Amino acid sequence: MSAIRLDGKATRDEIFSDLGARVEKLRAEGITPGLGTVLVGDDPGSRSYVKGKHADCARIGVESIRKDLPADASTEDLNAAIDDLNADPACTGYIVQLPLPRQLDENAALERIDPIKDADGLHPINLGRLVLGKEATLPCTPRGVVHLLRRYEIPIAGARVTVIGRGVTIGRPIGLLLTRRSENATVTLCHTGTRDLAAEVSRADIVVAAAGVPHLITADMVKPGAAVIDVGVSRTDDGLAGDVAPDVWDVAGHVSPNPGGVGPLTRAFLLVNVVERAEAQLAERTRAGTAG
Ligand SMILES: Nc1nc2c(c(=O)[nH]1)N[C@@H](CN(C=O)c1ccc(C(=O)N[C@@H](CCC(=O)O)C(=O)O)cc1)CN2
Repeated sequence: MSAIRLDGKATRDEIFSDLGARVEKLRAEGITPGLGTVLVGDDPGSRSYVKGKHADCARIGVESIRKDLPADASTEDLNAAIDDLNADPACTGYIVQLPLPRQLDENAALERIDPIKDADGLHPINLGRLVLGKEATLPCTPRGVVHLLRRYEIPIAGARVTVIGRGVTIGRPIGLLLTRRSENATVTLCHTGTRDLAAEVSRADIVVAAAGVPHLITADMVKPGAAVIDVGVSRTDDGLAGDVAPDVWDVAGHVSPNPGGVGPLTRAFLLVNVVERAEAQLAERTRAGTAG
């Protein structure tokens, strides 16, 4: 058996064709969405992701604002970049690219972002609103995973989902999305303290692997027919390696490859978030105009 490939690039292209039209509409109303990025240091992965995000902006007509800081940037340097973007009217949404170098406090940086401009959905207010079931900007990778499952009509309601990894960008928030009433999945979150990872994975209808350990998930762990979403990525001497071993394709029903799966959707949903923020601005302006 060979699994059905969940094509992140084709799905991203569908999202972008709709988004381009929404950007045109906003521009016609005098609002140009603008994405800001703060990148600290020379990590090759982070550099390539940020470059890709700005290439996406050019593709759909979103303005780009870059703040690139050296690897030895201080907290004051980072705070100044964040404060600039908070104050810049051309920036309707922005992100601080993670991970940050060790001398910088990621949580403090995320908390300093104006929650209205938080394009990543990682500000404590937005994560808190998600916990409370209120409308919020949603984290990009979890949003991409849910979209990919829906796009390929993989049943989510009632499904047993095993997530591997407890990071702030994927592992923790994805459980919050998948356990909303609108998704209704049952989620188990595994991490380095999990006693029997194979047993947890083998129970799952959907596996979301976000550990960053090359080929951690192997065919013998996976329930036949399960959907396996490979989110973790490692840069090895042989190139990029996902968390999912190649033999999983022989057992699973669906697999999202890595690269070419969730990564392009992470970028797509970043721009969806930026456009949604700009649309909210327009709605607010219209409301204020009508009220006045
Ligand atoms: N502030 C944030 N930092 C990080 C996030 C995030 O959502 N917000 N997620 C990851 C990295 N990431 C986004 O920034 C990201 C990861 C992967 C891709 C992607 O398009 N991958 C391609 C392969 C690209 C390559 O060849 O290097 C793919 O999977 O096909 C985009 C963005 C950590 N940091």
